[in-house]
Amino acid sequence: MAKSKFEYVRQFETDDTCLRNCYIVVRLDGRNFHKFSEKHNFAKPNDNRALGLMTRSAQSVMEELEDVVIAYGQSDEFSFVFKRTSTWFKRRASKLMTHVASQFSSSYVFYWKEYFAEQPLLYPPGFDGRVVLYPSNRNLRDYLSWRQADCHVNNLYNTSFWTLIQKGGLTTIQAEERLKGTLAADKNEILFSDFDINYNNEPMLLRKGTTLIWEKVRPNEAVTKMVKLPNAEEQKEITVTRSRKRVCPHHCDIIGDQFWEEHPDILERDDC
Ligand SMILES: Nc1nc2c(ncn2[C@@H]2O[C@H](COP(=O)(O)OP(=O)(O)OP(=O)(O)O)[C@@H](O)[C@H]2O)c(=O)[nH]1
Ligand SMILES: [Mg+2]
Ligand SMILES: [Mg+2]
Repeated sequence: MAKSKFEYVRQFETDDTCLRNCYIVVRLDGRNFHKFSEKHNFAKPNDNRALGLMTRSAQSVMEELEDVVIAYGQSDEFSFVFKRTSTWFKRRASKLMTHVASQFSSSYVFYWKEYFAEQPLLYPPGFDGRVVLYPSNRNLRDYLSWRQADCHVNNLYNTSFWTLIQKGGLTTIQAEERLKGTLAADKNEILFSDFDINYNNEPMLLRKGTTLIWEKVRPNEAVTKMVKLPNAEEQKEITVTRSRKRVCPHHCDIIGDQFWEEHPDILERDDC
């Protein structure tokens, strides 16, 4: 078919292919969730319904989009890591990012009621997205460590801040003043001596965030299949076992080596 005279406009499209061999990370973050959390009466400092919904939406992303090997989330953000050899959507950054963002956003709305039964969704939430490439396993692990360290720092601050208000009767300004210049050890000490709270006993979900990975379902599922054997006229029924995988949440440390040693299949070799 002859090309139309308008065809040339394609040349304005820019190439956004992600560099080969790199892990492709898509990070989403809730748009203006400070306001969204207020309007929807999120519990302070952490709302388990909101965290559950974020995780459910991230699970949906992993189930629908190929090649995401691990995802990590906390607060209003989630990072999705595509395997470094992925050729999904020809590694086009815009395609990968928009698919992740739209699948996540629609899931967030779709599953809202399962988590926020009595609380209506008042307006459509949005999520921004960015793509970052990491060329080595060390860089990728450091990226995930950075996000988990951020989770820890924020959660320790928020836990101390809201404890001072909710249990200590301080105003927000007084609580801010009390925490100004304090180090992690000071905050631990405030929680422990003033409120009898051992921060290390706070739920792992809140201290460590949520890591999603693919895991084999045990026992392997047995399915019956009709097959035609070579050189045979009729079909025969045989039983085959299929190893199914599903996305499983973990709330553990991913900064140290243990997690990676226990799940050696997540990372690909650096010399691929
Ligand atoms: N009460 C409550 N608030 C939450 C919870 N999770 C996230 N938030 C709110 O969401 C905000 C997320 O921070 P940011 O992503 O830095 O800020 P933002 O308001 O979303 O703004 P942009 O991301 O720049 O659009 C926090 O500051 C909280 O106000 C929660 O479990 N409970
Ligand atoms: Mg945000
Ligand atoms: Mg955020």
